[in-house]
Amino acid sequence: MAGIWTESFGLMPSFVVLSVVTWVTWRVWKFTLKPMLSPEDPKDYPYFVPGNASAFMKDSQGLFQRAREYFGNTRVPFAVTIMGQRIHVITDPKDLPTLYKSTSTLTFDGFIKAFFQKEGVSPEAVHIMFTKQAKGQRKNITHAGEDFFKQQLQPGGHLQRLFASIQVKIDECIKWESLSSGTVISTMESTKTISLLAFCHECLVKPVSTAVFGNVIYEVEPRLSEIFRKFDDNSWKMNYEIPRLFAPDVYDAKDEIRAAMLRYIKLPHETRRDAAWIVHILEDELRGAGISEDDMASFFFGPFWTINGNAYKNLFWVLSHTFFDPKLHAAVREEIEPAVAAGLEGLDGRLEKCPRLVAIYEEVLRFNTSSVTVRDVIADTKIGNKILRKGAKVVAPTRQLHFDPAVFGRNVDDFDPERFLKNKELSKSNSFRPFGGGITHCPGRWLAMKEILLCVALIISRFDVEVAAGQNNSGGQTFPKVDTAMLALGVLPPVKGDVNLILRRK
Ligand code: HEM
Repeated sequence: MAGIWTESFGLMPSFVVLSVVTWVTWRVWKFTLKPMLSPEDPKDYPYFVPGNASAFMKDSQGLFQRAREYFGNTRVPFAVTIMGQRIHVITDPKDLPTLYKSTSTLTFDGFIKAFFQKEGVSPEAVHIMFTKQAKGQRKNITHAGEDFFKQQLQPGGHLQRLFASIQVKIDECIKWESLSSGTVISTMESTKTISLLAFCHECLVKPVSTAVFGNVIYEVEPRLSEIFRKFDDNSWKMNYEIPRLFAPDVYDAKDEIRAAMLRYIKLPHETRRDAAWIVHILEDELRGAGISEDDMASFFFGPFWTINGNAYKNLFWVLSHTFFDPKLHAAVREEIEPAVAAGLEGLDGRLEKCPRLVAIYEEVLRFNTSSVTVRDVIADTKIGNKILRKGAKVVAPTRQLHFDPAVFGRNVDDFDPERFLKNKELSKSNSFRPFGGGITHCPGRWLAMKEILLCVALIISRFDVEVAAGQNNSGGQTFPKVDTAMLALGVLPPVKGDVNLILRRK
């Protein structure tokens, strides 16, 4: 026994030396010699085994920023390895047009397939959706589905009809009598103290979901908003593929929404007549291709999440920034007064011409979103003077663009409600990409703006609002911090926090 110990410890120093030599050789080869031999390959951000996983999990944006700065902030494409996967990172706005246009070599299909599977769509149904041609189209059902979303949500298509329905529902929600027990924390004689996050959720999720899926969706599941909130608060766990055992909240909520979708899809068609055009056309295509109702329910979970996941958080930030700044609040109230006085009909068109309000909305999109365009490289693709190699992934994390002082000014780390007001060109800049771009450019961007501006105008014009007292040193509430740690696909939530407001009926 003693002999084994002595022999083992005797071997230890040579084992350690061998490991160190191997590691140093690997590092010198990977991060010094190889880049010199293949200068067209994006350089790798140095990492220790197993490769940036914990840095990415803790703060994905911080990792991209450190890597960008490591390469001298030249914004030349570089690569980070995360959990064994080499990922090319694009941070130069000049490279975005090539990224968006190279559709034959950079594809989004892998991401969608993985997303469908996460939703619970069976592999057979995924196969059909990628191989069967949509009726009267030259595209498969998945790609035709993306076109249907554009037709539904773009101006000139079916957008105005959908928005008209959403507008009536939002109008009903933003009334003194409609404030629900989920939103109201306490009631006094003439005031109500509310949770702003819950209120924003209430103003948008049910109105938009019923306008898209029809009123019956809340009859099959009256708790749909509540379940969705539970899902959305924890959805990062699903994005990071944390197993169900450690994240039952998100998977249980997803299953409940899926079950509601199944009950919905099984209802006779007549009960769902008030659903939007997109739901009918998608259902028609899926049924026509022989997709089962189970798979259809899983599939419809996706659009339900996309139409609801971002807008209420954007509304939360617009209102928080406005109400924490009394001068800004007064200026917005004054600006929107003539538009509101003209009545609900045509209000959205008038609000879109309120420059201060629009500038706040845009600054929230800059400051509070973390969109990432993701593609798989299926053939070598030249971007700038680098070649992205087949088999890798490429991402364009827009927060790396939104905080560029060369474009947005030296105060990029501050929320400046007048930034987009002072410089009208910023919203057209390639460095401002809250909705991504290319084939996946968010088709809901027009609707998002309409519904958010409408909610802001109705809330400000119908209630006197003040921020409730809080517990910071001066007895006020501390402004909520944006949660930048997790990789998100849109608007970031506040770090475990909320804003309490006191509403008074006007
Ligand atoms: C402020 C609110 C919103 C933000 C910041 C936002 C952002 C985004 C982003 C970043 C993407 C992915 C882009 C990419 O991969 O390049 C996306 C996709 C999408 N968004 Fe939005 N979105 C918002 C609101 C909406 C709304 C209200 C709807 C619909 C009613 C919507 C519908 C969609 C759809 C259907 C897609 C998928 C497009 C595709 O993969 O082809 N979005 N959105």
